[in-house]
Order: sequence, then structure tokens, then C-alpha cells
Amino acid sequence: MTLLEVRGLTVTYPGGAAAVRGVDLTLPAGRKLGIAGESGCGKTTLALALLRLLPAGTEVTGEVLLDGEDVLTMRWGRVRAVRWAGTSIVFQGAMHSLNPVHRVGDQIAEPILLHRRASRAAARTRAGELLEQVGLSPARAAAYPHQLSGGQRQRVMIAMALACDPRLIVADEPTTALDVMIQAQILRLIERSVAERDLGLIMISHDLSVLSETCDRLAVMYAGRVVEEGPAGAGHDGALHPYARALSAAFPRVGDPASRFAPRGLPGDPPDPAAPPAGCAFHPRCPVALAGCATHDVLLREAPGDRRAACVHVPEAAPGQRPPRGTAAGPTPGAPPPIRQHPADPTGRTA
Ligand SMILES: Nc1ncnc2c1ncn2[C@@H]1O[C@H](COP(=O)(O)OP(=O)(O)OP(=O)(O)O)[C@@H](O)[C@H]1O
Repeated sequence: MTLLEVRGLTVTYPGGAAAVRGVDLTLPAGRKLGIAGESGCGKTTLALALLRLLPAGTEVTGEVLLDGEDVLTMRWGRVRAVRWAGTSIVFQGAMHSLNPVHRVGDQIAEPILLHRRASRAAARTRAGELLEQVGLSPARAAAYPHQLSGGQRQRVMIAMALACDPRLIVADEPTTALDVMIQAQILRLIERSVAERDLGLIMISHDLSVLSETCDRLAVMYAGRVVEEGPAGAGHDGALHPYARALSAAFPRVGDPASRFAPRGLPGDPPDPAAPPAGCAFHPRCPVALAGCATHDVLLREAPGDRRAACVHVPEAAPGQRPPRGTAAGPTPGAPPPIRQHPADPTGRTA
């Protein structure tokens, strides 16, 4: 069963930065999708669009269907309910996401009070249970965020994300600010939490190794587009698109000590999202670009090996090798959908 379907999602910030361009993604219930790409490629913008958290005045086209219901056209009351009970988000740097003047137990209890209409006592009890489930003592409910370590704060964020039993968790660089040992613990906690509850997970990271370990499938973004999507286990070795290959070569490989000392970087910078180059946006940095790549953009299409890739060098899969309709990714053909101006949430609340 499809939990999330993103169709032709395009996001343009005020000022003209087209941060996400024609993204199509499908996430079946209970599956884990990683989204990778270097800084500025549009990963966070995509996450914010899924929860309608983009700033006022941002232009959004396309559809974000959660259980078939379009998040982009919902009334605000419904959006607020969906943000906790449908999709919840774990950001990097919990210190900035938690309110410094409230006890963490109260912050976990708040969405339960608001969205589950629980009594204050029941919400507090549930907050204690959630703290225990993420490996913290229920007594820590009385702590303020500054009294906890970075790893403990991130556990509190995960407890908050789980508070209203969402069906999908979006984790945006959930471990980036943590040291390697704590990073591993938090990743295991996220994996266990989604497995126990059979949740969908979208995990965003610039770290391909983290995503390959945690997720079932991996989408690689460049300049606002998904340029490759496929099984995550092969993230290091099976990539087809030259950008996905370059990204994977930039990371040390498990079991290949030599690669630790000689990771290869990618020369050049990603393009300005307000003025992406004509043709394939990657062509100015692409080691195998052809003359036509400067004028002709290849849309994401079915490729061999249960993958999709947007490159002229990648052969298109034969019709018999393609997945059933509805799982394909790539800009949706046909007339462009209407542009929606994102109004500010009238209450200014994000709960
Ligand atoms: N509020 C905004 N107004 C205008 N442009 C923005 C805004 N937020 C992000 N951008 C631009 O949109 C592009 C995509 O940014 P985004 O944060 O989505 O990328 P990212 O892949 O998540 O990067 P990072 O890994 O550094 O967080 C960038 O060029 C960024 O400068």
C-alpha cells in the first residue's frame, strides 16, 4: 500500500530560487527512503514541503499525497493534525528545535494534549513511557533542554515525533551534529522505532553511508531534481548517474580501508537554483558530458536493476523490466498543475 506519493513537486522561493524541480517519489507503508545530495540540492526544502512548513510566498506546484490525501490543498486545521498524527519531523540540532524554557516532558506531552485530547495526567504518563522507549529515564521529563546532552536531546525529539503515532517520520540530518558513537545509537533507535511501529521513514542526509545502512531505497538529488533512485544497499557500488557515482566515490567504503585515505571529491559547485544551467544541470561538472547535455535534459526514467536515472548514458530499461505504473519517478507528463502560493499558517503555529 502506498503511504506517500509525491508527484511533480516544484518549489520556488520568493526571489526565484527553484529549490525543488519536478520531484516524483513513492513510499510504500513501512518502507524507508533515503534522500542524499550535497548541500543546497533541495533536500530540506523537499522535507518542509511534505509538511507544508515552507515560508509564506513560496510557490509550490504538484501533489503530496499522504494516504491519497493532498497535503498541499488541505485546510490548515487538517494540516496541523497531519503534522503530528500523519507525518512528524525530526530536525538536526535538537537544541534549536526544543523550547529552552519548557521542561522536555511538557514538550512531549503538548502534542498529545492537543491532538489526542488526552488529560494532562494521561499526557504526562505517555510522555514518561515515550522517554523510556527512546532509552531515557522517565525522570528526565523534568529536565530543561540545556540539562541534557546532544544525544539525549535528539532522543527527546524522536520521542516527540512518536508522540501521536504518526504513519510517516521525516528525519532531516537527525545525527549530523552528534559524535560517531552517539550517531550510531540514534540511527539504531530510529530504525527500531520505525520497525516496531511499521512506520514509513524518509531520512535526509548528505552522508551516503548512513543512508545505505538505514534505508531500503535511496534517491539522489542534484539541483532540485532526483537524478537517481534505486535500492539503497547498492548505494556505493551500483550507482548509474555520474553525479550519484561521484557522490558515492566521495565516501569511504566499509571494508575498503584504502578508500578512507583517498576519498575523491567532485570539483566545482552546484548551480545557483535561481539560474540553473540549460540542459542537464550537472553537465558543467560532469566528467562524461556530451555536447548535447548542454542543451538537452534527460528526465528520470526507468533503468536496469530496479533503478531510475536521469542521464543520457544510462540505457532505458526495456518495457518488461519496468515496475508497475504508479511506482515510477520523474516529472509527471501532461499539463502543468496550478501554482499555489503558500499562505502563512493563520495562527502562526506549527503544532
Ligand atoms: N527561505 C529561503 N529563501 C530563498 N532560498 C532558499 C530558502 N531556503 C533555502 N533556499 C535555497 O534553496 C536551495 C536548497 O536549499 P535546501 O536547504 O533545501 O538544500 P539542502 O540540500 O537541504 O542543503 P543542506 O544540506 O545544506 O541543508 C539553496 O540554494 C538555498 O539557498
